[in-house]
Amino acid sequence: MGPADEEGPDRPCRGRCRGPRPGRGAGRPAAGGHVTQPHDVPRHAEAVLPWDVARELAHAATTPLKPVSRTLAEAEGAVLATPLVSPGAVPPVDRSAMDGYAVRGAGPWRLVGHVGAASRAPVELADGEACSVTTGAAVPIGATSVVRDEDATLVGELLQGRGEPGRHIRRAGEECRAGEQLLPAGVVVDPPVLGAAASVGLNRLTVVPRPRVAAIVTGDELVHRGPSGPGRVRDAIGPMLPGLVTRTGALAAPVTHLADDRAALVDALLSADAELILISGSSASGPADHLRPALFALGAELIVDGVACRPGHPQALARFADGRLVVGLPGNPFAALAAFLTVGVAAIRRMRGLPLPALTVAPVPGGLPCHPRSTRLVPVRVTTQGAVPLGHGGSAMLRGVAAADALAVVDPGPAEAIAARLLPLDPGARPWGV
Ligand SMILES: Nc1nc2c(c(=O)[nH]1)N[C@H]1C(S)=C(S)[C@@H](COP(=O)(O)OP(=O)(O)OC[C@H]3O[C@@H](n4cnc5c(N)ncnc54)[C@H](O)[C@@H]3O)O[C@H]1N2
Ligand code: MOO
Repeated sequence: MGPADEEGPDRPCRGRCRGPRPGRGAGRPAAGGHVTQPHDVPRHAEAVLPWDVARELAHAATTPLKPVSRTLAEAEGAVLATPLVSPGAVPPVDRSAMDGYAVRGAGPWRLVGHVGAASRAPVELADGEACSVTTGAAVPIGATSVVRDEDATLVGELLQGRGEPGRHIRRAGEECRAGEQLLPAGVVVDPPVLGAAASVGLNRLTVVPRPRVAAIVTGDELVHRGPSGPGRVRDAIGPMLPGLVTRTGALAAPVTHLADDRAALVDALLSADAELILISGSSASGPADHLRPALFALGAELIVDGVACRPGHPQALARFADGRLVVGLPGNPFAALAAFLTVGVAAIRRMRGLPLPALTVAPVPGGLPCHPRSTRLVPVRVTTQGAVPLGHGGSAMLRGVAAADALAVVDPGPAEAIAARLLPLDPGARPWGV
């Protein structure tokens, strides 16, 4: 499907538009990057922001959350606000790397005792002595090597084998010294980071917490069980949002469902206890689209008001005086997903203290037609050949993205793109090394 099919070209304004608003010409943000405006001013096709600018503005629209001290269990998914520094040497003592015998000098040796991984009393070996050890046990003072069980022969108390100096001993401090930095600030606390923090003896971490994200799905026509039919549309956005939010590293509140009702939307916006609020299905300028009037009524500052991308062009980002952000997701389900990945992910990452991720460039076998003025976001599977378009990429469809790994970001242009940046569909994924 070409860019001008289902998605449609930018339509000329049909007498409803006033032309680009002051300071917003040529698709650039006004000074300060935002405009507060009433709802009855329709967005002009040329006044929407370029896709990259919208992402950057969304990232710049907020600040990292205040660092907090968290137990390790509570810290998962947060971001290190300070470097991870080991308070002590790791390992703290020389430890056996094998089950076997710690020995001193050349064999044969006389077996004089046993040290287990949980033994605390210090043991000392004299020349010609051995002590059985388990993996992780503190190596006795004076031991010169560890001989593995399978490399040793024990007859009575006489042990025979080959003691290679230093063999199978993990030296104190070989992983890190006391005071050494293991990781810088800005690293996501994932399971290996938690394990590393525990292994160096930390009980708490200072982290930028996970932002709380509320989700409001609007639409009189929406149903939550069974198929769509005349007058009923199965909600396909509500089921996507919690997983998208969680994968972006934020905390997802249960989805709220609202009818197309301005007062209810205003109430929901006022009462949402979250740093960021997602609202789907009210982003256009039809009679049932209450997002902009509600934001205007609440004095919110509109930072992004339409983006030159397909799908997802009616997306919006606004900020309340208390700093809470609102992301307006278009009602068409793929458009909602595209908007979340554009401005939603950018804002959440900033709240987490993370940069916008750099997007890997991949070849597109066979090429993809460019849209003359808008960035196309096209479902692709990432293969060794590059980004392979999957089709079914219309804004109301999820079939293409459900089978995709990424959206190919096809910059506007007159012809065809033979390469594109990759926007991962999993917002927690690291960029591809294609
Ligand atoms: N006159 C114009 N009409 C529309 C324009 C436009 O520029 N001028 N843009 C179109 C585009 S593009 C999009 S995207 C939508 C955005 O509309 P809204 O965000 O106001 O959403 P709705 O009108 O409520 O819904 C649009 C469409 O999506 C269906 N929908 C809504 N929510 C869900 C959901 N949770 N799950 C599944 N499907 C959903 C809804 O039934 C509509 O079919 O506006 C276009 N119109
Ligand atoms: O194409 Mo709309 O842009 O479905 O968001």
